[in-house]
Amino acid sequence: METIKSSGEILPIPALSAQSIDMRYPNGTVALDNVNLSIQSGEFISLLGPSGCGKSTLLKMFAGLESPTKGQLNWWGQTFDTTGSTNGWRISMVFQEPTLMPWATIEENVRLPLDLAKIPRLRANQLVAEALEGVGLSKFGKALPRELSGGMQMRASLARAIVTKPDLLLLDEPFGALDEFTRNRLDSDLRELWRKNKMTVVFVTHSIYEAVFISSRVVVMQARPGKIIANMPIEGPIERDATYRISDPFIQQCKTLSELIAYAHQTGVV
Ligand SMILES: Nc1ncnc2c1ncn2[C@@H]1O[C@H](COP(=O)(O)OP(=O)(O)OP(=O)(O)O)[C@@H](O)[C@H]1O
Repeated sequence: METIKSSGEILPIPALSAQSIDMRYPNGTVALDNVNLSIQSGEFISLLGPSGCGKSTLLKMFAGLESPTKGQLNWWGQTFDTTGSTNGWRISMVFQEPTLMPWATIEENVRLPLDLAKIPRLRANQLVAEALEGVGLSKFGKALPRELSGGMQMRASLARAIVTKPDLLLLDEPFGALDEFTRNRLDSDLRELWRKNKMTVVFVTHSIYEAVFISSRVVVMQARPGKIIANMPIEGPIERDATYRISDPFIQQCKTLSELIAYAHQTGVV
């Protein structure tokens, strides 16, 4: 999808665009102040910043769960329709907790969004099998959530999010509660899923290392009021493995982001 400017230049319509967004909660907290952000289809964006800078608020707006008090949000150039439904695009969200139904098997958990959408059982089962394979859980479809480790439960939660083949995948610190080794594995696997499925991803994190490893661009935010202070495209190979984590570009970009985060801490009261 594209738009033609008066200059004749052809620009792709962004997957997401936030124009002059303010968010003031009823208690008076200004969570976001004049946020402008444009995300192209196929980008992997991380929102990085200190606690309280409005990352989750912005993510919830991208999911259509919150509305700004001022400004305009568009998904592929459109707004949600008057019934609050999307205009055909699919959005999935993953939270910090896996939020699986404890009484249902992993397969049943992953199939839930398809059952809600009344997808015929045969097709749904194919999609569930594909999603479980994508996250490396093919052998665990019949298990109950409590039989899996925290990392595997998060994989199941990811499978449930990708089973609908979303255009936009939103993740709010999904791996924050996991140990570092598991987190690194999941970062690699999520990046692979993004690369293969050609989704647009917005990922909230507190971790500079995670943001540089996983993203194509990092958006740095500052708190009180929450605003964007930097946009940093990430340099690195499209396929990233452990060698990228010890490469010079990785280390340099972590250093630059550390300086920006130190600045965000100095200027925002957190
Ligand atoms: N429902 C709400 N009502 C009032 N204030 C809220 C609400 N939700 C968030 N806030 C406030 O808005 C600001 C931004 O919160 P938000 O959760 O978006 O930040 P965050 O960057 O995601 O923080 P964290 O990294 O700690 O999760 C904070 O000051 C928070 O206390």
